[in-house]
Amino acid sequence: MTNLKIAIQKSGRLNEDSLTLLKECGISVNNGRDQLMAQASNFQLEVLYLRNSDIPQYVKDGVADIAIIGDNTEREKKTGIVHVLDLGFSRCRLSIAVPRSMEFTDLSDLQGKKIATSYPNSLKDFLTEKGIEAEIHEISGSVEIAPNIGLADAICDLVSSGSTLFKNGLQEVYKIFESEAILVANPCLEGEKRVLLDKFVFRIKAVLAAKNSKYILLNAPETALDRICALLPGMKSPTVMPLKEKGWVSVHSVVNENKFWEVIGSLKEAGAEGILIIPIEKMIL
Ligand SMILES: Nc1ncnc2c1ncn2[C@@H]1O[C@H](COP(=O)(O)OP(=O)(O)OP(=O)(O)O)[C@@H](O)[C@H]1O
Ligand SMILES: O=P(O)(O)OC[C@H]1O[C@H](OP(=O)(O)OP(=O)(O)O)[C@H](O)[C@@H]1O
Ligand SMILES: [Mg+2]
Repeated sequence: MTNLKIAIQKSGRLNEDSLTLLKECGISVNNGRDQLMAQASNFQLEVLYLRNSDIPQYVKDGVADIAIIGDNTEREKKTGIVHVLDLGFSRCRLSIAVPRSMEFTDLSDLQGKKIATSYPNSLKDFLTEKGIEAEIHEISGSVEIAPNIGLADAICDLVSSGSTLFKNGLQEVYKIFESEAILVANPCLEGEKRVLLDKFVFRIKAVLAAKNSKYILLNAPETALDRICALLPGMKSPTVMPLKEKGWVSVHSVVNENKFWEVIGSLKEAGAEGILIIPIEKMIL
């Protein structure tokens, strides 16, 4: 039996959300803590638990067929594997930060400075693009401590809440790029593996679409129906059902999570009552 081999981070920031995504796709994997490999019981998928930074090369070499990694990792490694899908979690950015005590006006202040980072290639590309000559000091972790111990004048590292920068007396001065978890694949997948990848991607898309949407139910007087339907585009058009009380209907539709509060206000103004918002588990478009 052909198996699609997926690499996910063994432990760290991507591990839990990656396993949750498999679960939401209806794929059961036994995640024994010290297991480095696991077979899904209900999908032709084998999971390899690896170090995040090693994963792009494994996918390139075909040791794994696909993987979940941070976009920043592939941008740094530049292995040329295929970016299949954005997954919407582990959102962060690669930024330049300097001590709060340093007066920073623009990027030219980095000229001739020493910058510590775990992302030397991304930083080098950025500095070249901006025409800045600075010394890159590569370290593999705890980058934010570098200016405090006299190792560097500035840093280039991942930021999400900004609390690590804050705790280390640093200020973010420039965002180089944004990143999130992505699904990547070996560029040469074919035959049954290709079919399995398509099946897997179909499921992920259904999970992601559902996350961005809510099912909405409301009651409204028939006279307000046109106004309300105009506010609720739905997947095709809203479902309208009569209530027992004459002159009233129940309207069902799907709303985008981001538009949600904005639409709710307009619906109430239009005469909607008893509005219910329900999570959607899967959504096939
Ligand atoms: N603060 C953060 N917020 C959101 N996502 C993050 C954050 N820090 C890292 N990430 C994302 O999670 C990925 C894995 O980060 P993590 O720190 O767990 O692993 P690592 O130390 O880079 O890797 P390894 O598994 O090789 O030890 C990063 O490449 C990035 O995409
Ligand atoms: O802006 P924040 O929310 O504070 O997140 C940023 C921190 O998160 C990452 O490190 P992580 O916690 O993954 O530790 P690591 O250095 O051991 O990988 C990153 O390297 C920063 O240090
Ligand atoms: Mg980290």
